[in-house]
Amino acid sequence: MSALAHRRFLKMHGAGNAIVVLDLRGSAAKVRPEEARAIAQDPGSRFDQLMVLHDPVSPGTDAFMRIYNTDGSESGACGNGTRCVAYAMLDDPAMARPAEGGRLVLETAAGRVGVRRISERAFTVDMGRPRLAWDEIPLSEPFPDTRRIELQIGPIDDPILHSPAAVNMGNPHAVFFVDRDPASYDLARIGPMLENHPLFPERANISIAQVTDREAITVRVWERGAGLTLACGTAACATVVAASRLRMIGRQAHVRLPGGELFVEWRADDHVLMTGPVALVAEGTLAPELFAGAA
Ligand SMILES: N[C@@H](CCC[C@H](N)C(=O)O)C(=O)O
Repeated sequence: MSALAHRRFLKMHGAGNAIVVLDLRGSAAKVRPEEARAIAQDPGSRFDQLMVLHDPVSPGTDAFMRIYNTDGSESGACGNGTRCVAYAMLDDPAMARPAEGGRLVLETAAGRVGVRRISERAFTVDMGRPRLAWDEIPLSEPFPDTRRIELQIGPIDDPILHSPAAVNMGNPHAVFFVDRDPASYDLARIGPMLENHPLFPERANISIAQVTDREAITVRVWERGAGLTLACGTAACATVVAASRLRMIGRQAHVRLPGGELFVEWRADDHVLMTGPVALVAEGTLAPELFAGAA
């Protein structure tokens, strides 16, 4: 039987991004890709990202997080999921520990993120520094300037989308700035082509963004490994960094996504702070039958 059978989980969302939080602290259990896919496919535990808590690895951190997409792949960062994890670690009767207080330091394969509660159901996450060099994103060929890289889709003389900015926020992002509503693009069709473009050796999260004024951006996201989602925190951060580098905005903006709004600030010390809501939807238990085909 899978070590995940009968485990309790929280079903949550962060600005519409569907998140499942699973606490494996205190055990050696790990989620295998096929188990993550099985959890994603069940309507009761469907997610965009599965946030799995493990015992802390580095001194000064409260937990180690592994982040799974619906296709079973892993990511180094998930902004919306991190807020949900903070809620679970601070408020959930079974997951919260008395010593945790109002701030947390969480670690992923991509580094540390600090989380601070700002109200009952809202948190600010310090997502760390963006990485902007072509080989840090990573891209498969050198681009001295990642503010606009050479990439387009559609007819060569009339491309549908072209010249995205590339940013790594613990995971790779390409952001296409456009002049009309991002909802008018068929991102469900375009997204998979761009996510898997040979320019992105680790694939990429794809955003279409319209700067509507100096402090507001409307964004739609095709997520690597998860497809169309209602919100993506790291995409919001990548978009603000990219728009700021292109002098379209200052260093902060409200990012409007189909599922809700996030506020992102790229501070002078290079750290990107993302603030947004969390919502608890339900709690559940992973049925052993879920994993019958995932052996
Ligand atoms: N929804 C997340 C980002 C999820 C990870 C992404 N799909 C990847 O593979 O990098 C967020 O809120 O940041």
